[in-house]
Amino acid sequence: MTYTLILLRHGQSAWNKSNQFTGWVDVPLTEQGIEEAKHGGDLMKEKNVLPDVVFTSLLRRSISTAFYALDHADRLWIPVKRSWRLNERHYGALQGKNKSEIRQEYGDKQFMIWRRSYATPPPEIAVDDEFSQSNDPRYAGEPVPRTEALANVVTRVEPYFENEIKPELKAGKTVLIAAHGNSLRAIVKMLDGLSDEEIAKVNIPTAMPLVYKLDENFKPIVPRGEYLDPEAAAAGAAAVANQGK
Ligand SMILES: O=C(O)[C@@H](CO)OP(=O)(O)O
Repeated sequence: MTYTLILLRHGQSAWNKSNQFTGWVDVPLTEQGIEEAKHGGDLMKEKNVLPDVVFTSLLRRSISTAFYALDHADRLWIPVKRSWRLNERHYGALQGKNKSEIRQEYGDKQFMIWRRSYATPPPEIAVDDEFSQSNDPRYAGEPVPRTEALANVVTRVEPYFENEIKPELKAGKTVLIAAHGNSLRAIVKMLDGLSDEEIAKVNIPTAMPLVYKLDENFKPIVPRGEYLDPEAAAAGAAAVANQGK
């Protein structure tokens, strides 16, 4: 039995464009981001990799990306499940800050530790900060982080993957996860068994479908999966890696 999982990062968001740390701040897609999402759906249709069920975070950039991609793949009708567990990594006190300015102020090393180290989170955001989610009703009854490292994202994504996503795969469904750069990096780390150092080098481009064929033990048949448009994905990943430079 082979399972098919498609990972899709949202299209360009307003704060990707303005180069701001985003995390749990609920910014919309740009016009370009909408076009990217539609193109992702076109690719799924063209390559005949069609999802039967879609998972999104609770953030509009992932929800809208799923909408536009599925519309173009002619799969808008499939069941949808959403969870905060697929949200972007909470960027703590960096949320809303300009990436280039933070890099200049704190230096390359600290900037990269905050962006890509596995276990070191940025400083916590104040509860009353304009970019805090502490009082956001969509998370009522859930623990709202004040910052997260990628390790914290793995901890929250893992049980969701086990209990909600795996059963759909086991039922033979092609699963689409429309989520975020860092929540998808958490999933890639889990699936490929990457070390903390290896995952630091992985960047996920916007709105490029990444297809994982998994064996009966949920191990990738092709390590790191396969992008439906590998060339464009490599260029997109390099652009993400260079943000703030
Ligand atoms: O700002 C963010 O939330 C993320 C994704 O856009 O950025 P980075 O790639 O720097 O982790």
